[in-house]
Amino acid sequence: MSEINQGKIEEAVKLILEAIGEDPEREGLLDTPKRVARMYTEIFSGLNEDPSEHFKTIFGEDHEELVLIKDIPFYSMCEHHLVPFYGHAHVAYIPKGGRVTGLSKMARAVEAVAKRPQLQERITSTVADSILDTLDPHGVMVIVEAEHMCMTMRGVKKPGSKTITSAVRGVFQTDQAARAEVLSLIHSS
Ligand SMILES: Nc1nc2c(ncn2[C@@H]2O[C@H](COP(=O)(O)OP(=O)(O)OP(=O)(O)O)[C@@H](O)[C@H]2O)c(=O)[nH]1
Ligand SMILES: [Zn+2]
Repeated sequence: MSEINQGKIEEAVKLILEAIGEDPEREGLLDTPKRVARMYTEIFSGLNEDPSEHFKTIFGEDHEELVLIKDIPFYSMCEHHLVPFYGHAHVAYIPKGGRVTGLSKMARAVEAVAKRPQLQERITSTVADSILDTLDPHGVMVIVEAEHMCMTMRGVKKPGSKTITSAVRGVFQTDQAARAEVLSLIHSS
């Protein structure tokens, strides 16, 4: 994975400012290209991160029951318009063979996947598949709820509309009661 080229971002931001008829040399905008370059380096840092790396922390704990980490906040950038979409992710899994990972690792994986130009569906399935591939659990369920600024501040302009996506793997695909348990726990306060 290549590192982020801050110089190129600076040049591009300067060009955009010129293209919209602004003066990139006016005082208020002088440092803007550098600031945006630093900001993009931060908000796209997930491009240089493999979410699966986080699941190397494994505790040999004999718990083959549901683990749910809910309401994990995230901010991402829609890859079509490069404006934010943001919301919460809920990650549930049923460990197998003592492969229980650290709770914070779920949030770290969400963060790594969100900090890229993204689609909500891809965040959802990438998180689910990285857990499935590394921990080989009985099942994984990831639900993401988000508001897309490309649907609120521009375009169709529907503030308050939410998109909900899910990725369901393993036993959750066939066990309706297990799925229902996750959904009711997510919606309980
Ligand atoms: N499936 C999916 N679509 C998304 C996501 N984020 C933004 N979009 C949609 O991507 C689509 C891009 O549509 P286009 O017709 O190519 O672009 P556009 O003319 O700017 O579309 P409008 O937003 O309808 O004005 C829009 O319908 C967005 O709502 C996402 O995470 N998942
Ligand atoms: Zn968009």
